[in-house]
Amino acid sequence: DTDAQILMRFKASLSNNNALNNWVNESSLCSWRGLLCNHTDQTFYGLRLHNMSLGGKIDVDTLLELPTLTSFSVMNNTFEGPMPEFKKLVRLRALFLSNNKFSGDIPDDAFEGMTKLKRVFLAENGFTGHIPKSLANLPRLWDLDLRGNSFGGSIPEFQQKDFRMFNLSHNQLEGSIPESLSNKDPSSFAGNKGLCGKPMSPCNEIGGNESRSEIPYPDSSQRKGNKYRILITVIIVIVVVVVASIVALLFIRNHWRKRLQPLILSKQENSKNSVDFRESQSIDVTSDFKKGGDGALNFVREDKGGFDLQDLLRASAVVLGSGSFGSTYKAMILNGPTVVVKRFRHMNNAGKQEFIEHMKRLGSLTHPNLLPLDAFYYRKEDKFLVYDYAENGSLASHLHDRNGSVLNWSTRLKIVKGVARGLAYLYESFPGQNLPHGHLKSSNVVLDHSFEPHLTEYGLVPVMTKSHAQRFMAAYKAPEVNQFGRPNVKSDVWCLGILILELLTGKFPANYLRHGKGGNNSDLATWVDSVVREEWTGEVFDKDIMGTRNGEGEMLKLLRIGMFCCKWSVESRWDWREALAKIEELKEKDSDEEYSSYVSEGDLYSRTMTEDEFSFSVTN
Ligand SMILES: Nc1ncnc2c1ncn2[C@@H]1O[C@H](COP(=O)(O)OP(=O)(O)OP(=O)(O)O)[C@@H](O)[C@H]1O
Repeated sequence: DTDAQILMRFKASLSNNNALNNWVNESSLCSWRGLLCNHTDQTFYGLRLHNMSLGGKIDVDTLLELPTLTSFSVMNNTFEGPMPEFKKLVRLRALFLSNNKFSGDIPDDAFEGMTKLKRVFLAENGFTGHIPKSLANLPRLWDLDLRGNSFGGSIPEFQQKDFRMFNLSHNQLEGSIPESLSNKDPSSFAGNKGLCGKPMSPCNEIGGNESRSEIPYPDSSQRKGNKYRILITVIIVIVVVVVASIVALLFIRNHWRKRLQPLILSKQENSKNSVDFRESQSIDVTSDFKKGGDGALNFVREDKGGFDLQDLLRASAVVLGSGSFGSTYKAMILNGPTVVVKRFRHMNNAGKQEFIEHMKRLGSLTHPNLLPLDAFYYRKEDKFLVYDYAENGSLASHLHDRNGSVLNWSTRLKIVKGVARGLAYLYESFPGQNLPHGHLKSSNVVLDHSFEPHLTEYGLVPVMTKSHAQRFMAAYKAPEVNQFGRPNVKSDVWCLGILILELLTGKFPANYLRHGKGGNNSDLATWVDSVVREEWTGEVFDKDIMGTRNGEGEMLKLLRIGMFCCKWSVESRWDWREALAKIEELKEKDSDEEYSSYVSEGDLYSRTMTEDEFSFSVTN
């Protein structure tokens, strides 16, 4: 047979030999994958079949038929079983079997007669038993790598003195290292617990050369017995450790559970109240209802009531947010309206009957700028108010959330007018009662599909627990209420002024609540005042409306109205009627004369608003 035919037979004995697909008879031998050829005369001399996932049988008898084969390598494959009888290949100079799954003892004479063998690589297999004596007797051995096997017993006396590479590490070798190898690097012997002597640590008296030759390598039945003992010990240890760990874990879990229980509960409670604007979070809004109450959803308007408590309980709901009084949910009633349910935790200023009467009064209000109160649910410890849902959310979210749409000047003017009209209607509906909105702020102005504003959470001061109201309701931020007591319509005017300034500047009022000079609370109005008086740069307006052409004069007028609504002293603060009248006068565009005087000389701010001029317009 030709070399090609012999190699094809060899290939056939291998399993998983797809990597050798280009071994085809017709082609030149030296183009076959894994074949080593002499470049000068194109003669084949070796096989280098690395990393090919090969397995099966290495047919040494077939290889024997290849007279020029001097190098054989199958490193990094999956061959298993005992080492094949390579000693027949007496011409072999290099044998590479590392990183396979070969196992078992290698007979002492396994390398006998291989006088040309220079390089032997058997590393990272599962070989056991003694290092074969015939290996130690190879006259030309130059590279030897037996690392990572389970060779045991003592190291034989190697004939060769000069190795280029020598590694017996990570085996189970024992006894003293032969004198001839004492000049080797210690790493060549590392990982053999039983080895001693140079270059490793010295042997004790029992060790040494003598004892080395006496250390018998246990026969295979003895070794099997040892293996079982070790295996059983390991299993027992693992079982004990696992059981002990489980018991310890259970104990620790119970212990911490008991200690953390109160915290977990309060965390759950808190998370119900935490602000969450993610519309996607689905919640069981009405589980709160299930806890008690008189069982009835009390409708306060005749035009509402197309649903009942059960419908509300079944509605899918999302948390809109959580304010100072409790969470607010949007509930989508199946085949019914979408409503907003707001939970109030601190609404205990009135008895049940008084509360119901007040809700009925509020429910009777009807105005395009008041969000209708549809129903309420009474429970001693907390109350639920049901309002219409406004699809464009709150004014606050548009002014301050990054995702809120930009409101132009004409929309802002429409909102201010709507707010003022809603307030006026509220005051006129309860003549002589001085019932304020009480909680007027941008998050309580909600916008419908056409950005028409609707006031919400109005008229609740009489039923609110006073201490909580004092801390959180917007009306109590007015300086005089902050100092002396109950909110009233004049304190609403203060809130209206702040709302106007917030709308024009885009600044969030709470950021300007700080302790100012003389113990007075500073506020957005003080900031606006200081900007226009001391460091007027034209930047008082929100950047989204600053460039509005043809409306700057009206914007300045509104700024002036805002300032008059925020007069510190109640006497000089405008009354709501005056504020409403001035707001109603505002137009979207400046009148022709005003406009031409602003634009004719260039930049509005540097031209028209010197500090003195502005201060004059504000203070007068
Ligand atoms: N009727 C409504 N329609 C649409 N969105 C609403 C409605 N009522 C409230 N919201 C939204 O729910 C959010 C949370 O309202 P909530 O009243 O709980 O908070 P708040 O107004 O910031 O605080 P507070 O409890 O002091 O009134 C508001 O910012 C608003 O965007």
